[in-house]
Amino acid sequence: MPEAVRLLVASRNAKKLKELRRVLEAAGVSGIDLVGLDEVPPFPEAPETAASFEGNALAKARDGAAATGLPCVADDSGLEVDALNAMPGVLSARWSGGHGDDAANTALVLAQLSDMPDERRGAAFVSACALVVPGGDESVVRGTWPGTIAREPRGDGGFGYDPVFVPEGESRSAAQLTPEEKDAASHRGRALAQLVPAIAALAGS
Ligand SMILES: O=P(O)(O)OP(=O)(O)OP(=O)(O)OC[C@H]1O[C@@H](n2cnc3c(O)ncnc32)[C@H](O)[C@@H]1O
Ligand SMILES: [Mg+2]
Repeated sequence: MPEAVRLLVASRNAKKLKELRRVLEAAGVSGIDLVGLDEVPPFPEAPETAASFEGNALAKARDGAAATGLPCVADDSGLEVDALNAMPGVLSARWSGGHGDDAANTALVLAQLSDMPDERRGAAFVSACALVVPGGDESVVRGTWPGTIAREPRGDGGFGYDPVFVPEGESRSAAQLTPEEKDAASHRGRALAQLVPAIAALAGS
């Protein structure tokens, strides 16, 4: 049997990484061995300063591929709130100041929307996923997940803004869905699905 192709999945967010791995594993691509950042030597990572999710996802995947020589997948994602002119957007991870404080970020968005009536609480999660092959192709795709912002957090699944995001057609928050339900509908699941053929091609499968 030919040796499996190693694919670096570059995220520092443990819960996001788990979702990326789960979706890629569920896609059933054979001959691909998923590798995390903790399994490769540390390398400098550029700050996420692009104006778009696509720009940041490409930067992360390029850094990972250049440093390791492995094909690399990265996700840059966030929440776009209609009443906030599509913010927090690319600033989602650090909306309240510090990086990755999910509870503070969520509380700030809720406070900013405190006077908003139901019809003005529209939002969408967006994920850009990039695949970079060293010395080869680069691709970047986008998935979106429309919904509304609830008035208070519910559920303890998922991560980030999931407790206050109610997907279109749902009464539960994203944090109340099973992992399989979230993957089937989410921005990340929809983005990664578009990369599966290119990933399968890496393994020649
Ligand atoms: O850049 P990496 O290392 O992958 O990890 P990160 O957490 O910094 O990730 P991003 O820069 O892409 O920021 C995305 C933020 O958007 C939010 N977010 C993205 N996807 C989400 C999801 O599925 N559910 C809830 N919140 C999400 C959450 O606050 C994330 O921290
Ligand atoms: Mg980040």
